[in-house]
Amino acid sequence: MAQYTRVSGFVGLITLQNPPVNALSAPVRQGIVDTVQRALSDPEVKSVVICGQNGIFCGGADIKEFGTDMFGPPLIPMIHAIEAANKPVVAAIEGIALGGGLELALGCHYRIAHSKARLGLPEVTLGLLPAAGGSQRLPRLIGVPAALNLITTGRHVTAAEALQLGIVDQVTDHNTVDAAVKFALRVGGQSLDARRISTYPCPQQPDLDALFEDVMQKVRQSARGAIAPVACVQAVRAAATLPYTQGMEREKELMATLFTSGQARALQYCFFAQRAVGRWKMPNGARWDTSKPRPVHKAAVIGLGTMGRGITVALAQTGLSVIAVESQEKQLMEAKQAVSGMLERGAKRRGVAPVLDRISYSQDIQAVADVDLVIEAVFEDMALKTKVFRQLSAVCKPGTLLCTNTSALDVDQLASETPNPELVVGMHFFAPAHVMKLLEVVYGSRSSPEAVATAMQLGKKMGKASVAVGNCRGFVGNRMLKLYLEQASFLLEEGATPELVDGALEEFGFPMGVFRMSDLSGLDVGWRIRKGEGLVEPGMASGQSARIRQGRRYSPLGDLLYEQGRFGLKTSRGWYQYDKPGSRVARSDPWVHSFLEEYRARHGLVARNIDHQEVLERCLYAMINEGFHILEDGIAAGPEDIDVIYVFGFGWPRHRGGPMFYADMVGLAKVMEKLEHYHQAHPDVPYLQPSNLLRKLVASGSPPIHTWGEVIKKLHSQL
Ligand SMILES: CCCCCCC/C=C/C(=O)SCCNC(=O)CCNC(=O)[C@H](O)C(C)(C)COP(=O)(O)OP(=O)(O)OC[C@H]1O[C@@H](n2cnc3c(N)ncnc32)[C@H](O)[C@@H]1OP(=O)(O)O
Repeated sequence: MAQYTRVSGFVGLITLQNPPVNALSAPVRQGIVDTVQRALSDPEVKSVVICGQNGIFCGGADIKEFGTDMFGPPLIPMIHAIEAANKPVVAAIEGIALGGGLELALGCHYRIAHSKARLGLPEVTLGLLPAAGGSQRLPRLIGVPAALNLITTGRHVTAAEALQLGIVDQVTDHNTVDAAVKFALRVGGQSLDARRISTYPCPQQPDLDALFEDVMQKVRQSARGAIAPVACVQAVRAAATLPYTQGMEREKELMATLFTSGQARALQYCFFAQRAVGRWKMPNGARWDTSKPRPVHKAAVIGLGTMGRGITVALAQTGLSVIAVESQEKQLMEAKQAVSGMLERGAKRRGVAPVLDRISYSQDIQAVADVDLVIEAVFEDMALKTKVFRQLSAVCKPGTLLCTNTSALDVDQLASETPNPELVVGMHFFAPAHVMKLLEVVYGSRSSPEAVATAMQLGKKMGKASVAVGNCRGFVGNRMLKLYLEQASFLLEEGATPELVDGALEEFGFPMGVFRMSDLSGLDVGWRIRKGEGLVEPGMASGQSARIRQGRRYSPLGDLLYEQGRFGLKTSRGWYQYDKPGSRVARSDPWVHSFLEEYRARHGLVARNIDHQEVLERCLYAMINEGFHILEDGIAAGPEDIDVIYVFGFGWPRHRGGPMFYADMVGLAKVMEKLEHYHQAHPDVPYLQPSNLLRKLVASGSPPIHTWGEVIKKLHSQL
């Protein structure tokens, strides 16, 4: 709703009231329509101020209303009525003015913002465009290039940048509503002819066609198949080339396509999934709202390889004091330099001072005696990690949380090496740890709710999407990834090339296909993991038996490339060739093609034609099926957890919602039928057999994703 009061004698003050972000729900829109009318018809009122309660102007349209039968007054006529008013209307922007919130402000005649406010049109991130006139008013106000930048990226700007761009008229450090009321009193009675943005011509731009062509090309490239950014460019083009009324028609047409699209559904699902994972729960009943995190002021990182360095940077940038420990002197020196470099580059990018003095370095593990939390990031070897955990238990003050950055090892086993297993949790970062936005917080069977709450809170402070998951080999992300990688290798054995597989996955929307990703992370990394699992057999026998390990189909292709010293980018040879070590430009390598042909001949495999659809179905459905096993096992609390992990940690295209959402979109019956088909064709790959949960869901009529929890609960109660 919206509250109306008269202040300072002549100003009608309208306050939006819809916590937590004053979203423009139907009652709020109705409230605005009614109160604006009241202010305009009151002869005592000379001007109007619109603000939001609790220091927040408006978070935009109510996203929860999308996909429902929307009722109440529509936004566009409401904003037009404000712009057409014959009394000045001033927006007092505190906190945020986002999406429809900023569009409402653009309909006002003046905008005054608090210096800490953030403004933006983030609709594109929800698969939409600013369709309450934002795509037509913003370019008219700030020019085409700046509007394109804001609308196609959805980025938020500070009040200072908004002032510089001309979005707001004034910025204040003081009470914004008071400043707006004063301003409103001053402009009461003045002509509004020059204040209605819809009447502005779009600022002239030399070579408009070339500008739009260039922007469209860049947007298409970075969108990776997402349609909203492209529609945003088209809408701004309409603003630049058409009269306002026709531009609004175009905005409406484009929005109509986006509004009901699967991509918009996926992106809005992601928005809520990202927030839902914060409300974590464990199978033993512990949950986010009943578990109190401990304060963490000082942390330590043990082991300064790639991961340890990134974690150190992430912690320091969060404001913590960090003790970084590395026993090897040379490695310590190199790490110190690398960490300082990362901090300096990060600070330069953000325009702040680097926080080098927050970190102290040591070769001696005794240095961590008084920290609140330790993150162990030594080499992925259980014996070594066990030794470190025993040392930490002896050195650290009572109550220190002991976290491991293992990507796959058993958190319970590590916990059992310590006198206080309740203080042990996994904090699985993704490389580079100071950049990647995902953290898997792995609870063991004895981890205390407090320990989990602390790791989750720290993850949030570090700006990570933090997901609490149970303990199993590879947790959620890597457990699913393993099958994806395996299917990709099997496809090579059967006749595909790395280019074909990667092409299909990149066309789907992944930033890079599986083989380019493997070259980037290093073939030696995967080899070491498989070796640890007892899968690698050096040398090369031929025939069927060489491709069976531990009783099921195995592809030794990655091992064979490793044995050739082809580690990927770092050796400039892997699944592709690179001009020099570290170069990112992957070129096809005829050597790999001949190697694959020889390999197939040696194993009596006949290459067949494989198309993009098979690549996607084999790689993605295998992974999705494992996702259903994970839900069945209670390792992830819900499909949102898996989807957030894949979107934030594995490059799953956000506009496709995550693997479990994708399965829901494709249709569970179709996914099951395809899995059955591929399992029949490849009976030596047991994981292609549809999981119990998938079968149960299909048998229950494929209920929508937000109701899977009930089927999972039923399944658990039957066990
Ligand atoms: C044919 C129809 C035509 C319609 C015309 C459409 C034109 C306009 C479109 C829009 O305006 S789309 C919405 C644009 N706005 C946004 O994208 C903002 C989204 N929100 C955020 O970015 C953040 O929530 C925030 C506002 C920056 C606040 O962040 P903070 O970290 O402080 O809190 P959160 O945990 O994110 O949010 C708290 C709580 O509020 C819910 N929420 C936030 N924004 C909205 C919203 N616009 N609508 C509904 N609900 C919203 C959020 O989900 C959280 O609740 P829970 O999920 O935890 O219950």
